[in-house]
Amino acid sequence: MNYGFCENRPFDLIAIGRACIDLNAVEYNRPMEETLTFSKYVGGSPANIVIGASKLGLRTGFIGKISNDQHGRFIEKYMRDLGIDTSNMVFDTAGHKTGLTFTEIKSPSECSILMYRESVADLYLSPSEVSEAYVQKTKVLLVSGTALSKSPSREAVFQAIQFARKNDVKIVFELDYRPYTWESPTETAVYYSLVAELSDIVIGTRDEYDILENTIDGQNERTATYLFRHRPSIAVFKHGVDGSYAYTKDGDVFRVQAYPSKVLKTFGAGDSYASAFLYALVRNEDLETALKYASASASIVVSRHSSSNAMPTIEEIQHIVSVHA
Ligand SMILES: Nc1ncnc2c1ncn2[C@@H]1O[C@H](COP(=O)(O)OP(=O)(O)OP(=O)(O)O)[C@@H](O)[C@H]1O
Ligand SMILES: O=C(O)C[C@@H](O)[C@H](O)C(=O)CO
Repeated sequence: MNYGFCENRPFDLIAIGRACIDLNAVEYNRPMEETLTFSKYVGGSPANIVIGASKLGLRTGFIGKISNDQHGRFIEKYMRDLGIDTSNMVFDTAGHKTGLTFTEIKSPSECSILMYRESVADLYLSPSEVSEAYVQKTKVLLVSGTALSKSPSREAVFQAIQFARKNDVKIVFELDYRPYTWESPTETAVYYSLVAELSDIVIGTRDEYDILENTIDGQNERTATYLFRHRPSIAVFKHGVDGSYAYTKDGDVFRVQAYPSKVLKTFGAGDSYASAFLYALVRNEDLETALKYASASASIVVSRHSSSNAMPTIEEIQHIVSVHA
């Protein structure tokens, strides 16, 4: 399958957005009020996605702003040690801090997150810190929706999108909706629809597409019809444990079920899904295979403690796909 990625680029995937810290409850199956111990991991949806993609063998890079302190240095080193290019991750010079996400695991199906994102460094990335020379080195630019929630990060993302469009870089928009730091759902819908219309591929949960469309009862079919009037050629709709769908501008629809898993917690599913989906696309696998890789990857991460460290290898993914073929 040929998705039109430019060959001869030094990177397969560069993401723009947040690289943060996850603090995952070590004592789980209880409310966070009763949790005393948390394990530290690199987190932030776009960081998790490049970590997953890098583990699968893609050549990756990251554009973002991190705090100039122990947390920022921990994040940068962790990502660099995995082979992710961190040359365009800038350290904040104004004292802004790293975003923190505490996770609560009450039961395998009752999980939630609590984000501390007041004045976080990632939202202070400015357009002048996005380099055209860097963006043009990749096949795919992954844009995280949360990076649109505040200026100047919002303008930095639009700058990256403009550079991507100018240099034939495919834009993948991961809706990644987190209510924290957005002013209102109407504001989110304005920016989500603007960016979706400029992207080549859009990935989100049904709920996130409802945010994009500012509706409460959206239908995949109708959303896909709207998107295909604009730039996107593929729209992916995730429905949690009920599986996922990919619609194409050519009129095809693919559905893949979630793979059975010994679930520990549900967060991290979406990020591992996106990393394996993009891996398959960059390797020119067909869309059905991409959905299978994505679902298999998510089924592995929901059985493990973290979102980033837990990302699987390609052998682990292919094993699950072949066992359920
Ligand atoms: N309980 C589960 N068991 C196995 N696979 C799952 C489970 N939950 C989700 N998945 C897989 O992960 C994919 C993405 O999950 P989901 O639709 O919940 O996305 P998300 O909301 O972006 O995830 P996250 O909770 O990480 O934000 C699903 O399409 C499915 O393949
Ligand atoms: O995206 C975030 O900022 C938090 C994630 O790192 C966290 O692991 C999660 O919620 C994944 O879905």
